[in-house]
Amino acid sequence: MTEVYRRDGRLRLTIIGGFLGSGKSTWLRHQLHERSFGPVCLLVNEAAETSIDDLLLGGAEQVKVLAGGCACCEGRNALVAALLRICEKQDSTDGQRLSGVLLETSGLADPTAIAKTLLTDPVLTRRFVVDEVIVLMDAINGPLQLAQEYLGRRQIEAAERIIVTKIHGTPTDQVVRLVKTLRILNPAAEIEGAELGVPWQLPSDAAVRPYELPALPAFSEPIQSYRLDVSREAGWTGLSVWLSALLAARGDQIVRVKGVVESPAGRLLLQSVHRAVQPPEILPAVPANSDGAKLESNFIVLLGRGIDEKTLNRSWSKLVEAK
Ligand SMILES: Nc1nc2c(ncn2[C@@H]2O[C@H](COP(=O)(O)OP(=O)(O)OP(=O)(O)O)[C@@H](O)[C@H]2O)c(=O)[nH]1
Repeated sequence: MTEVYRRDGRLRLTIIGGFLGSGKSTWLRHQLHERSFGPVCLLVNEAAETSIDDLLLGGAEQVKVLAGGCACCEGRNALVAALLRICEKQDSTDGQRLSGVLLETSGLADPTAIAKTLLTDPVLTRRFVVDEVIVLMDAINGPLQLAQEYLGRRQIEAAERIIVTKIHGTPTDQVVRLVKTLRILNPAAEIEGAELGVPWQLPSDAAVRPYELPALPAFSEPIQSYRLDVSREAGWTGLSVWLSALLAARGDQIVRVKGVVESPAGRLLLQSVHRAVQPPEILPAVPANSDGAKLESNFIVLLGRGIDEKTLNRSWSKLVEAK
């Protein structure tokens, strides 16, 4: 059994990666609830300026947000600074002793680049050890991501442990093909299944073949984030109808939507992955363990390619005017 604290005093850094919407926060939430990682500080990195994941992730000793840039590229310095602050706090007498740090990367991050940051920083290498790189892949969207997204493949190649999510309800042969393809991309990684964070048996079938993946260019148009402030006038129903129509028309371009909207029932978390809109979830009134996060509401963040911000705003304004 792994000891909670390393004998050399270094903190374990666990990197949790995976494409946009693959299920990182959902899986982590369950692990934190089960206290699978011991006393940890959780760093949540989001590519968008507005962070939402931290609102859901109580259960760690501390939750810190690195928003507005991937920790593997433009957010690298913020990551280094955050890790150094954790060390300072550990050295101070009032700092609670941690066994490690969990870094939930943005869905657009390359875990290898993050690990490299740590391994090339002389101070960080003395204080941290990269314990494990865990990458999540969603059984529904994974096959398309591997076929189309170079980054999706890079993430899988970086993993020591791959967790396939959203298995329940996905056709069995799709899951088997995906797992076989993952084994080809990364023969050394352990591959497990999970459904909403809970371990889930992966199906197998010797007769099913892996996907044939086309060659991909290393660079493609970057996925960008857009924030839309959604006024209350449209109401919850107006917003969900508008969003469903938007995703029906542009679900190929819009990879991920997350938002927080006020409703008579409380603050609702709204999210979608491609065209699949999830049932809304009522958010806790105050996010647990958060570092004084602002409780923003009535906005959505869209991540995708080729989204015209003006058209988006115009379309939303039309809905509000029609009210
Ligand atoms: N059915 C099912 N849905 C899941 C599972 N894991 C996550 N989801 C849903 O998929 C959506 C995205 O999950 P998240 O955990 O937010 O994904 P993420 O990787 O943290 O997303 P980003 O941080 O935006 O990249 C949510 O609506 C989840 O409820 C799963 O195992 N099964």
